[in-house]
Amino acid sequence: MIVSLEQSQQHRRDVLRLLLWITFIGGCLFSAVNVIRGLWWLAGLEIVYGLFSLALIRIIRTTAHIRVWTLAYLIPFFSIMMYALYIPNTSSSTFVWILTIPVLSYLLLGRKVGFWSSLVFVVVGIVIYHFRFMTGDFPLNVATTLNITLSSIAMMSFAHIYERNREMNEERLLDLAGTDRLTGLANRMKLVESFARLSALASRNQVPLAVALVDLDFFKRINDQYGHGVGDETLCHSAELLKSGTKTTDMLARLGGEEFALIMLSATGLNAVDHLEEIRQLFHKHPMWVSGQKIPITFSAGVAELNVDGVDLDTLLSKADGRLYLAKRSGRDCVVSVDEVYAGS
Ligand SMILES: Nc1nc2c(ncn2[C@@H]2O[C@H](COP(=O)(O)OP(=O)(O)OP(=O)(O)O)[C@@H](O)[C@H]2O)c(=O)[nH]1
Repeated sequence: MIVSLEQSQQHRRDVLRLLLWITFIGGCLFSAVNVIRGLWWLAGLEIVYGLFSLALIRIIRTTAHIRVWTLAYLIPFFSIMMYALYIPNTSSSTFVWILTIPVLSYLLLGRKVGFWSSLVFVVVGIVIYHFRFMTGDFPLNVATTLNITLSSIAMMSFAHIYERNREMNEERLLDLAGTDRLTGLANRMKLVESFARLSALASRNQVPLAVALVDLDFFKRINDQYGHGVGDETLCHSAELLKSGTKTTDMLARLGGEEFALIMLSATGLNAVDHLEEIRQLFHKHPMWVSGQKIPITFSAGVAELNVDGVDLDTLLSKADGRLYLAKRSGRDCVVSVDEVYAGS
């Protein structure tokens, strides 16, 4: 089964879902308290926002636009905090909520948007707080200002560092998950991701796209005769040759064993055959050398074309595999497209 490498936004959905429940429950509770205190506008805002959060819990489960909905939730959420801090009769302890802004912004919006969202709302929160509550005499008022400013900067910095490290680790893990450890080429999962991107690009620009399966010939013999270590070296050597014959717009991956796949953008099946022929010649020119002994390496390949042989990767690989089998049966060291054999010398 082919598994996609696409990184999910699952952790953001989880944080947002929890936050929405807290907002719904908190909205109902605060609204009741503020009705008793006669703060009708704030009570109304809180209950409407609580109900909005309840509706969002259903939406975020399935939406593909999680970031848009997150912004639609967070901006009013932070604005209500500012309003609660601004209006008379609310407690100075409301400021505690301002400290949640950096954490929520970074967790839900990522580093860049999180930074700007934190900066804007925290600064506005501190300014409002300053005018409403910092009425003590000097130097007490300065100490209070320092307290809330430094605690806000600390929260923002921690959130920033956490999110930066999380993003870097995520990138590193995705990179590792998409890389074949022996050859350093992309692996099957990365191939799936790239196919989705390249086939969409091909459709948008109305250009052809070809997929090739390349399989080294008699590789087992190399393993048996020279050992697994030389087998591994042969795989790396072949990967380098394939890479050097591949355009930057193409995508080369090792599927496993001695099998490689190549996605060629702007190539028909016939273009792909020509291209693979060039690579095949490259293999002839550059055999492996082990302790002064020459080990010739050849490959067989099968080619399939997008929209001619199929529209999804599974179908194209299966078509290419059928043709690869034909190439093997036709004596190896050749390329097959459209069920015809292009034999080499
Ligand atoms: N050294 C090494 N060998 C591997 C690796 N993965 C798979 N193999 C070996 O690759 C060999 C593949 O053998 P076969 O499937 O018979 O293929 P072949 O000998 O190339 O024969 P044809 O494909 O029919 O030309 C097996 O001996 C596997 O053990 C690897 O990562 N390193």
